[in-house]
Amino acid sequence: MASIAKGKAREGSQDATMRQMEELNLRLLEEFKTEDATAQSRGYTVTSTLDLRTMPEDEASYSAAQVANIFTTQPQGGPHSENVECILHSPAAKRELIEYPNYPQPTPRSLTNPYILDEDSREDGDGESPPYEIAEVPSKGLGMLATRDIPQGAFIMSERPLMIGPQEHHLNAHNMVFSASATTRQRQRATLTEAEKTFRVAFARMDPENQALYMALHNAHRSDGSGPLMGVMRTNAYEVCHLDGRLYTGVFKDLSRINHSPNTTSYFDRASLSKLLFAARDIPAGTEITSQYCGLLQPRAARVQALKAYGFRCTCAACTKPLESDTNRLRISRMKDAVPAIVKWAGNPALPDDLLLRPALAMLELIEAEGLEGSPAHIRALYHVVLIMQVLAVAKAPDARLLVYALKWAVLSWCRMEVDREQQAKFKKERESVMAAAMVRAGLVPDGEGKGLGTVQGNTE
Ligand SMILES: C[S@@+](CC[C@H](N)C(=O)[O-])C[C@H]1O[C@@H](n2cnc3c(N)ncnc32)[C@H](O)[C@@H]1O
Repeated sequence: MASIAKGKAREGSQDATMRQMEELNLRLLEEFKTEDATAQSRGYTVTSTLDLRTMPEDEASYSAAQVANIFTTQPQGGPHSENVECILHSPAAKRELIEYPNYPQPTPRSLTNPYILDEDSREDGDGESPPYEIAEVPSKGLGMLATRDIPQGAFIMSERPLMIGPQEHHLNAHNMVFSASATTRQRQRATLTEAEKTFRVAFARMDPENQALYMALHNAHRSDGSGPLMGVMRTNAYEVCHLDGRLYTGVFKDLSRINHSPNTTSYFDRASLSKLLFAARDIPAGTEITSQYCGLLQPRAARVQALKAYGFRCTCAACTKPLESDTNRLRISRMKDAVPAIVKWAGNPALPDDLLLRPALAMLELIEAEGLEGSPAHIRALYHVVLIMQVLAVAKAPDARLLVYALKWAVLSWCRMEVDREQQAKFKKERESVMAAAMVRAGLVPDGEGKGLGTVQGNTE
């Protein structure tokens, strides 16, 4: 009896929520109609009203009606403050989101990197307070500061977005017809203004506490036609995942306070719908925790262009000494997958022992000197060094540095383990072929396999 009563109460509260949503939608539709009537004074006409249906009950009629967006709060149930308001572009996107294996998992509160050997500094998993605070940072506004020493590879925090939506240029805006005289600038501004309506629908559905957190975020787009909600999205969104072929981005309460210039690495965990942040290098207590807003291997001019959207000029070492840094980063961006060369070299004892090690170490040092620890290039360079040293350990004598590099590689790869599952399987196969070739170099198996392996370039770039 009790469970039937509970079930009825739940249905009753779901009905009430649906009624509330419908009332909200009607109110928004009235507001939009009034605004649409004035669009002509801004150089365009709105030809259809935003569709505000929220649930794909009948998917066939959705595609037939060319529904612009689906609004949904995820995961269903759980504390409101942990809900993510989602703007999805198709029923298939919603299905992909909620049918992900093991979805929805709770947001991880602590994770222990098993490869960090120093017990004292493995306090990433103590479950007490997070190792950071949000505080003022000179000339950057708010930022994230380490409240205790965070070792390389340690988990810092994870967080669900307040809101996610298709990347800006993937947003289905209203159907708009521009007057012939409308300028490109007018068109751009109008498109941004119209896109705000989509955000207003999603925002109206949010928990009031989350609404306040969203509105408190920095907005660097106050005068380009973006409405306040779109402006916050454009200033603070991180890429989160792909759904039904489109890239989605999300805005976060704390992660969106992180300033640019990276000492972290992160990934979005689909099962818990949260982004996980890890230290890419040791971060001493009191220093800033940072992340990258743009591709760091591109030259400074391209980075400056990308950062314009955030309204600041980066003053990091690479941006202030671009000549040297641009050359270094170009070299790093050209680094090849050296595994085939390592296999050939290992299987051919006639080739010098130091043929690949020196250039591989030089590449690793260059990446670290550029401050790109934790990047895919860094992990790959570490991997090359470890493989080469492992071959030498089998064929000649172990190098004392092998353990250091192998641990560093394991510590940093672990931070990406969940996203790089396929990569892990590939690594396993590659290690097996490198070790088989190392046996040839060590003279433990006949040399035949070393022949015909082709020439090996004396570098790993
Ligand atoms: C995502 S928000 C980061 C948090 C922001 N500082 C705040 O107060 O909420 C992006 C904004 O932070 C500032 N910012 C981020 N990185 C910066 C940096 N390296 N130097 C100066 N300002 C930066 C810029 O104003 C930028 O538009």
